[in-house]
Amino acid sequence: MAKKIGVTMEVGNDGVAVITISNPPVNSLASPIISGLKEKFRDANQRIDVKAIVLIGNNGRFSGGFDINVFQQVHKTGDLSLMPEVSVELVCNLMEDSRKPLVAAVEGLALGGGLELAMACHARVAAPKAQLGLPELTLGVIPGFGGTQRLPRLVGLAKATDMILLSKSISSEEGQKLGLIDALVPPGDVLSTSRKWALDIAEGRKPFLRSLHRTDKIGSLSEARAILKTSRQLAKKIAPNMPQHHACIEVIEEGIIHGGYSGVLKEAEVFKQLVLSDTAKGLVHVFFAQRATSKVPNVTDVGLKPRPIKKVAVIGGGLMGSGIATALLLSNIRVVLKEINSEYLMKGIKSVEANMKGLVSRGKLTQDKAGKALSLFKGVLDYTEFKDVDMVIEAVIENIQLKQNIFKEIEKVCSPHCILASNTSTIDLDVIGEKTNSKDRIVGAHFFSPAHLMPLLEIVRSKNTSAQVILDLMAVGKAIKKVPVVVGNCIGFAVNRTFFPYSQAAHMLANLGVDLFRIDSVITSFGLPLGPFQLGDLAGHGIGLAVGPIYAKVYGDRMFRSPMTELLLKSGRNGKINGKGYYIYEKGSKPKPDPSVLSVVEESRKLTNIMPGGKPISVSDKEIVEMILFPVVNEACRVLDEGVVIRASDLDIASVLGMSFPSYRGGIVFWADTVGPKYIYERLKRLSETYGSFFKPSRYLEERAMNGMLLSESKSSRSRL
Ligand SMILES: CCC[C@H](O)CC(=O)SCCNC(=O)CCNC(=O)[C@H](O)C(C)(C)COP(=O)([O-])OP(=O)([O-])OC[C@H]1O[C@@H](n2cnc3c(N)ncnc32)[C@H](O)[C@@H]1OP(=O)([O-])[O-]
Repeated sequence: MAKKIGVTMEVGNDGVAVITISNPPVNSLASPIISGLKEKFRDANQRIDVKAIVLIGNNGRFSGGFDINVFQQVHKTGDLSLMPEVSVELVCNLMEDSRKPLVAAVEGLALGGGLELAMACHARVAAPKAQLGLPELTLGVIPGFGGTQRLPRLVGLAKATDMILLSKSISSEEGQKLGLIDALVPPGDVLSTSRKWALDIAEGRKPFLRSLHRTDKIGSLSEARAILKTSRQLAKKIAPNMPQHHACIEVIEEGIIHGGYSGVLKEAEVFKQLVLSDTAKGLVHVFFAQRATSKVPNVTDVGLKPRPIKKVAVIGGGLMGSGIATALLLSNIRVVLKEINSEYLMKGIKSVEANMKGLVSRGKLTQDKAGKALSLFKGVLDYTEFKDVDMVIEAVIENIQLKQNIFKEIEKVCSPHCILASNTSTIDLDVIGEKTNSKDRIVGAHFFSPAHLMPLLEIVRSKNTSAQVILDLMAVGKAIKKVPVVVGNCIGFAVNRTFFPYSQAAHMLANLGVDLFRIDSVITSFGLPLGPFQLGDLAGHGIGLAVGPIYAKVYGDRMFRSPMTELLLKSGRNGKINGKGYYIYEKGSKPKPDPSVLSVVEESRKLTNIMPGGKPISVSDKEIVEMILFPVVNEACRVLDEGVVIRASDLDIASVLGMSFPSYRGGIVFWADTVGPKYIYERLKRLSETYGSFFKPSRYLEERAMNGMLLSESKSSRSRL
């Protein structure tokens, strides 16, 4: 059925014109909606039978804001004229300065431009639990329909800057306390109360308040300056590489000093500059890329429905198993945790409890909810409870034989519909399921540590996994608030495989004589939260040593073999786990670079003997970034070439959510396309001539560079999906 898009107006016998926005699913403010709103407001202002106006969104949602597709069109074309003139013509002139009172009837959500329209009304009536916020900064822009000016005037400067800079939405209940919402009424009464409120204003029983003209919540200039100073410090901390936070504070300040209207004009000017920034391009790409992951050909488009998953068994209560159990429990899924003996079981149970406690102490969970979640939890030592579970997630150590035996056993004890998932990060799923007759039910559920906090879930399908099983796991992933990305079966799957050259490149650089702490600092300045050596410390060097040979078996032609990890372990440094790695870890203080580790590095340099003429190489920061991240791009090319991901943007999301690649750079492939495949190819080619096959450009990269194509452009690949 075609979507009904448009704006309607109905004038009741009471003289109230109800203007309704319809653009499913979120009533985004697309061009036809904006022009429809202009037309209806003009009409309502002119008609003598209209005394007052109510603005509402169809189907229980006020509006999700300006149509983000338009940003994407602007990015593709560079044509700013695609952005309609809204902020002055519609919002100030036709709405806020209208002589007829205007009330917003808010249900469901009012986000971005949606909330901005509501704030231009003369009052707001809302249903409970409506979501209100200005999330524009997450898209690399600032609010552009006057939100930077009206929100501070309605909720106060400190709260407004907090909401805008952190893109934090609030509920209508909180909105009422703050003065953003004038009345909170049951959903069925929102429209009738809004009509009445609008008439009350028209007839002088309620005040006619224009948000932009208000000053009562702004405070004195010196108070405002103090708040903005704190905001600038916050912006520096949370968004050091992004322009929109600082720009937004400037725009707010303009309104404080020169008045709201001046602020609105500056807002429009700054918006236009930001919308074309690389940051906005990257973040808008990430917005759509994330949503695209839920579209999986032959899975989500063939009329299947996800089956309910109410009870899950997790095998193994270590770091991963307890994290996975925590994530499931928090979404009200019953969990049975199985271990091999009571000592390990108690450890697993304690870890789950500690995870809950951690969330409570950080204010992310109430004690009551933690208690409820734990009431759904049971530890077991045998398979009795497995007969009625809907899914098993195996999370034991990476040992092929052990996993094969477990899958053989669970196939016998679980019902024939039960999903059999493995949290392996490296082992081939086909090998894991080799000894079973249930290959269609076997799937990879690769969580990232800590599993109850990290947002990515890689769903690995083998050539036998059924579409129904993939769909079920996608639904579980969403239910436990993860972003599921469906990938194909290969060593390391999409994320770990793409990023295995990350630490190897760092080791090569260190062996070439570059200071390892400088490498970490350059990479964190680029935007990754942890440099390669910090990441190694966090994961534990024992793990690095264990998975190395698995990768070497299949990707050995392009690996740099560094003795550094082994030497590090020999010197008693396993990373954060034992308080000592490249850095020193002490409770309550930040990790400190450990100068004594340099003797380990020296020993490694002697053994590899790769410094040209025995002297350290000299490299710029830019060269460090390229030598570390271009090999990652190169491996991403192979992942794309082999069809391990459905689309390039899936790898972008996986890199952002699994490796914390900076979202404002759009993900690994998007970033590489921004840098240019030809440039990357040429740099890698030159590096491979100097330093060997580790840097050798892949066939896919070479083809794209030669043909002037982007890495993300689709091709008919040999898909594994
Ligand atoms: C000059 C301009 C000034 C102005 O200040 C700028 C803005 O307002 S910037 C905007 C500020 N606003 C925001 O940043 C809000 C962004 N949106 C959200 O945060 C969530 O989508 C929302 C909470 C609304 C619903 O969550 P949920 O229920 O989990 O649902 P879902 O997330 O799966 O989305 C369902 C479908 O709706 C689509 N779509 C959604 N919003 C928009 C949009 N604005 N536009 C276009 N499309 C949008 C989305 O792509 C998806 O499409 P598909 O084809 O089905 O994949």
